[in-house]
Amino acid sequence: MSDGASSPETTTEIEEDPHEGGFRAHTAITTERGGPRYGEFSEQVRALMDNVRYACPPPEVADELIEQLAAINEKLDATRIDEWHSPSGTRIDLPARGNITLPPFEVTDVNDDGVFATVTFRDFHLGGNKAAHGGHVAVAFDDLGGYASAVAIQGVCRTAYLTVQYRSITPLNTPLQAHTWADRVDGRKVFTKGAIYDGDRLCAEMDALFIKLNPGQQ
Ligand SMILES: CCCCCCCCCCCCCCCC(=O)SCCNC(=O)CCNC(=O)[C@H](O)C(C)(C)COP(=O)(O)OP(=O)(O)OC[C@H]1O[C@@H](n2cnc3c(N)ncnc32)[C@H](O)[C@@H]1OP(=O)(O)O
Repeated sequence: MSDGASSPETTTEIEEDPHEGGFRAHTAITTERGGPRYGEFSEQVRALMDNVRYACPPPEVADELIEQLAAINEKLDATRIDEWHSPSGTRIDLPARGNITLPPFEVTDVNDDGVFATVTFRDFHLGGNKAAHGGHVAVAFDDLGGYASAVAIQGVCRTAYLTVQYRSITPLNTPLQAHTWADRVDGRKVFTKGAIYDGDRLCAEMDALFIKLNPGQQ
């Protein structure tokens, strides 16, 4: 039963198809988990997050919303499964692979020059004065940099360090061009770079080290 807070103890563990180590197994790339309307479901959640960021509900509306949100959370709580089988993060047909904790991006190309994507920071990602929060910019770089590293070294990686140079304002609700690429590979180490542009204007740059996980490594 839920009180509206997350309750991991109620998460259902699915036994078959065990993962190995800290990241997902190869079976984690899907277009079907969560069903045909999982994208619409995710978009409604994103719209909720955007609205909440700017909402100032009067008390009577807050009363109503609390009741409705509690009912929604109770319903969602009953559908929780373990992280290895959740659709979130696996649905390559959806923005940010269906992971609503990431700024939504669409990968437009993956080739020898790295990963190219369009990323849109939304109202939820507000830092101030219509600009994206720097932490959310780093989140986008972490995932897209991890992707470029994984492609370069043919294996899942963890971030050892990631620095961001914020060169100019990163606007909200604007499709931005992101590019991440492996600059150098040295054993398990992938030195990875990235940039986000608003048209010709450089918004931010990334300099990161990703390390390929050893088999079974957490
Ligand atoms: C078709 C569709 C495909 C779809 C495709 C989907 C792709 C989907 C992509 C998802 C992408 C998600 C990407 C998220 C990635 C995270 O967000 S991961 C979460 C954040 N990171 C962490 O929590 C990491 C915490 N740290 C650790 O676990 C460990 O320190 C590490 C990073 C795994 C390294 O530990 P380790 O494996 O024991 O390695 P260790 O021997 O210490 O170091 C190895 C080498 O790296 C060096 N090194 C280690 N750390 C550092 C450091 N901070 N600075 C400098 N050097 C370092 C060492 O000096 C050593 O160098 P050498 O002696 O070999 O020259």
